[in-house]
Amino acid sequence: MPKLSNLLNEKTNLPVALYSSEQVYAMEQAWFAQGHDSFGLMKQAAWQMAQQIEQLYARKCLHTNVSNNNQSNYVETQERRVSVWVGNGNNGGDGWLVAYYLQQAGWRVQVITVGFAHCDFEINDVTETADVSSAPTDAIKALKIALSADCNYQRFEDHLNELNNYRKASLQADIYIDALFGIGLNRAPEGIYKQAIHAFNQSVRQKYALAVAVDVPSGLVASTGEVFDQIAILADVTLCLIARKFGLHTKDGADYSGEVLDIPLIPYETVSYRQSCQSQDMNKLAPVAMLLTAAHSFNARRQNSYKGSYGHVLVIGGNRVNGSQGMGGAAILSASSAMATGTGKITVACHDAFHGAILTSLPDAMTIDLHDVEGVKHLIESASIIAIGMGLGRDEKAKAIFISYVEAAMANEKPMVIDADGLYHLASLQADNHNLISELREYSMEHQVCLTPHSGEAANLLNKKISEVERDRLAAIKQCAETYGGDWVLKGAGSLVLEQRSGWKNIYVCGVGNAGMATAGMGDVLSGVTAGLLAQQDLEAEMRSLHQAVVIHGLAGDTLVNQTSSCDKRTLLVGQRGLQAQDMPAAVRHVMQLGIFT
Ligand SMILES: NC(=O)C1=CN([C@@H]2O[C@H](COP(=O)(O)OP(=O)(O)OC[C@H]3O[C@@H](n4cnc5c(N)ncnc54)[C@H](OP(=O)(O)O)[C@@H]3O)[C@@H](O)[C@H]2O)[C@@H](O)CC1
Ligand SMILES: Nc1ncnc2c1ncn2[C@@H]1O[C@H](COP(=O)(O)OP(=O)(O)O)[C@@H](O)[C@H]1O
Repeated sequence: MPKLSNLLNEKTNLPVALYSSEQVYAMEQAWFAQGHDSFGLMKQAAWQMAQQIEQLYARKCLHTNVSNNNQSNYVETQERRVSVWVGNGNNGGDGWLVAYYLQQAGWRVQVITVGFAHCDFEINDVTETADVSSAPTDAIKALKIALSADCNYQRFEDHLNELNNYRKASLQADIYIDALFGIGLNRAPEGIYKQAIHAFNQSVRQKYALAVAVDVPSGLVASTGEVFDQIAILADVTLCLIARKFGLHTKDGADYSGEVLDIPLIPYETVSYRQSCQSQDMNKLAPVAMLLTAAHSFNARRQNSYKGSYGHVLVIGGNRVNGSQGMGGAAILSASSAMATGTGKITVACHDAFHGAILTSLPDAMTIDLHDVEGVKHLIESASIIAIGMGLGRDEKAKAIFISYVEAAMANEKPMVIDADGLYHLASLQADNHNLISELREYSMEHQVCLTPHSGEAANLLNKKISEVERDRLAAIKQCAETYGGDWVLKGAGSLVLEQRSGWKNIYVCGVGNAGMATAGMGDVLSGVTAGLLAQQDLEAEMRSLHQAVVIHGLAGDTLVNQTSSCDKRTLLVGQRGLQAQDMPAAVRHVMQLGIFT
């Protein structure tokens, strides 16, 4: 089934507020405390989702017709079939009501239940219940409404031993709706649930159908983006209820959620709603992060300027340690990416074995021997910023020069970007209880220090396992910032950015970038983009921020990958497979010129 991204056009350039599951529960509770009815909210949610599903179906058909070059009015003439998979929480309740509304609208509906006993389907009158303690839950009310309207249902369990029977009994649907688990998922789906998720995904694939998740794809943890054991619904579209969940956009989120469409329901962002809530409730409702899909536009340069107006980046890395591989490429990638952002001057302090290579690939750059300590320190005095660590090496000699250059940068009040082997040395200095760690933390309160680990480097810095960092990336980046001070990127799918010194006070999630960027050297490119932007004093604060650098880097990667859809067959294409870090500086330069910004 082709992705609908081109058709839905739901992306705006504004940052989107992201929330945890706990916050969404708190929003609901505050809403109910104001006298609003919880079942009313569920009905509204289901009604709006049914409307969205009608539109998704129409677009799916339009897409099918366009791609088949067929002018028929497919939407009007075909029977519309939907298979709704429900669990027994409120997410399942939403599913029952969506099934009901779609049936009312003329769809052929089949509900597949998971985790229900036969007796759960006995219908009593749900509308009048005097005894509040035995009142049916919203999910049961929803089930009973659907059954009263004769919605067809099958228990998934009844077909487990006889898959052929299941295939015969199950509807060949155009749309599969996942309402197994929403934000209430609190452990890995096992047994029957694991099998149901697998069967759902298989049915969608076999029938080229559209998979629509209610609120969150089942199996994805809405607050963290974690999927236990890779068992989750692979949705084409997620209809996100009430507020956008953080976990839809980081880690596994993007792979499982597909397009995310909002169904807001509660006016939690309005002043009147906030004023009517208890203040302690509202404090809890500040977004955990903001999703960024666009960069800030750059101001024009002054005509009366020269190279010195745009900063001097000193890249320190690219070492050759005895007995190990050379890493000159890291320094070249970082320097050429800094240059591509428009910085005025670059010097690369690297092992002298790589000076020839640097002059060949980047003749604009100046070079100095990495091990010429006095010479490099002298350059630190005049540079606008240092970017240190890319291919620096991990031996004791590299550690000693790292300490010496970071101390020199602090003595000269220079901003810094610390990446790769620089982060390795920081972790080791933290373990040694070295003074540099506390000095750097204090320094970072008044000066810009950007640290850019991926999960492996963050795990090393926090003395944790990578899996622990990955389980809760938000907690990990906060802990890095608390331990070491400074501004942080936790790289990966949906990179996180935390800028504690700035007035922005936000954690950002980068909503651009792609898996083609999972290749060696991409982090070096990011360090260069960051240093290059920071060096340009003519730019306003947000334009030369760490979050801006991360977005420019992601947009550059997307620009290369998106060539595939728009170019004709004679153009040399770059897609996700084979995308190289060395392709990036040209793409960074391209992105710097575009008018696609907020
Ligand atoms: N309240 C409202 O008005 C509105 C709510 N809305 C909807 O409610 C959804 C949240 O509903 P929810 O809180 O009932 O949680 P939900 O995701 O259905 O699952 C909880 C159930 O699953 C179970 N369970 C968990 N993990 C499991 C596992 N791995 N394997 C097996 N079982 C597992 C868990 O079991 P337990 O932990 O109790 O043993 C419990 O029974 C939300 O996403 C939105 O769709 C909207 O309609 C807007 C209005
Ligand atoms: N799947 C992905 N989606 C988005 N961005 C990615 C993805 N994989 C990698 N990247 C980005 O590419 C860069 C890779 O950096 P890193 O792992 O440090 O590479 P290296 O150390 O080889 O230079 C990071 O900025 C990261 O966020």
